Amino acid sequence: MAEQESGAREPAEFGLDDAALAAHPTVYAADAFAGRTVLVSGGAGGIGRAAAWLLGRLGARVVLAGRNAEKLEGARTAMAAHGLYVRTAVVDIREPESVAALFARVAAEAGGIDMLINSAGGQFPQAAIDFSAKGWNTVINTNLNGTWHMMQAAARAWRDAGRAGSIVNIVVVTTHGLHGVAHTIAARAGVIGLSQALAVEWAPLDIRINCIAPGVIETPGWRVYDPKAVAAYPRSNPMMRNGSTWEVAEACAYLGGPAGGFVTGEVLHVAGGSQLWGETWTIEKPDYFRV
Ligand SMILES: CCCCC/C=C/C(=O)SCCNC(=O)CCNC(=O)[C@H](O)C(C)(C)COP(=O)(O)OP(=O)(O)OC[C@H]1O[C@@H](n2cnc3c(N)ncnc32)[C@H](O)[C@@H]1OP(=O)(O)O
Ligand SMILES: NC(=O)C1=CN([C@@H]2O[C@H](COP(=O)(O)OP(=O)(O)OC[C@H]3O[C@@H](n4cnc5c(N)ncnc54)[C@H](OP(=O)(O)O)[C@@H]3O)[C@@H](O)[C@H]2O)C=CC1
Repeated sequence: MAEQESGAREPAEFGLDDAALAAHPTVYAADAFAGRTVLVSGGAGGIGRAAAWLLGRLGARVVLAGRNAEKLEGARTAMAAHGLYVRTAVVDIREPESVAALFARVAAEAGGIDMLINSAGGQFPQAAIDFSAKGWNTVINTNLNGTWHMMQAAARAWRDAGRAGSIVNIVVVTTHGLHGVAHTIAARAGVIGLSQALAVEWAPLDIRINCIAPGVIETPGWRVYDPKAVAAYPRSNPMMRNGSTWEVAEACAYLGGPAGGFVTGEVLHVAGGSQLWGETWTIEKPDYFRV
């Protein structure tokens, strides 16, 4: 990987590219997702894209959703070139009408879905005391409301079709050591609570709901963080390294697929132990905390 003069990596190079995702070894059987259809929001981003590649390679029909049609088409083309079944759909998860249109289209064109991975999301680093009302609302709306719209639309489709389903929500570590993104921690704590409530409420519908809390995972999403903050990420967990999108993708396959059939209402940290030890500063660390 090329380095900038400062030692920080070029943002465009964060994470595994399509060639790596096409070839990465997997622990799963080649047909582990045969006959299943999976919708991945944020499917052209870092984690969503890796999950889409993995599940596609394991035999799933994959639908990638996001706001940017060009990014989606780039991901689709790369996966289709490897013989994977991939469709794309533009959606803004913050808009219930947009989400409803997405699910109507997926029902018509792909015959509905079996699994939903909510990987669309994000935030900007800022001291909470400086949050504007609009900035706060944007992050809450994207990560809490948007995820809810997707979950409710999926559940309604499964209920109406009498079909079982499984949801994996990608959140963040909410309980320890992540600083400068209080808005997203609030939103994701909401998603975790929501997921636990719905794991019970929607169990009679045969719907399982779990969350994955990634730690520092190299993706293009890191472009919004200061290179100095990014350079410190490997020291933010006891394993002293960044994680890869593939490691989150394999966790998605476990929790959302047949291997996780008796798991619901769970939060799986794929974070190198950062939920227990270490600190991740996305803004400058205040002198107060320097020893
Ligand atoms: C590795 C550990 C670190 C932390 C753990 C999490 C890591 C990750 O999640 S990385 C991968 C996730 N990907 C991203 O975060 C993508 C980048 N983020 C965004 O695209 C935005 O932050 C977004 C999620 C808020 C979505 O933005 P969008 O809908 O496009 O909204 P705008 O950019 O128009 O912004 C709306 C509003 O929000 C405030 N705001 C946005 N950026 C900043 C900023 N850098 N500083 C302060 N405030 C910001 C602001 O109020 C914006 O309105 P305007 O001022 O009118 O533009
Ligand atoms: N990378 C990391 O270190 C960590 C990531 N996470 C979380 O994991 C998830 C995936 O992150 P990652 O892959 O790294 O980030 P990326 O920025 O690479 O991907 C996120 C994707 O979400 C999509 N998205 C954002 N807002 C919307 C919206 N309103 N409607 C539809 N799609 C939207 C974007 O697609 P488009 O631009 O096309 O809209 C983008 O491709 C996020 O929730 C992130 O916060 C959590 C902890 C750590």
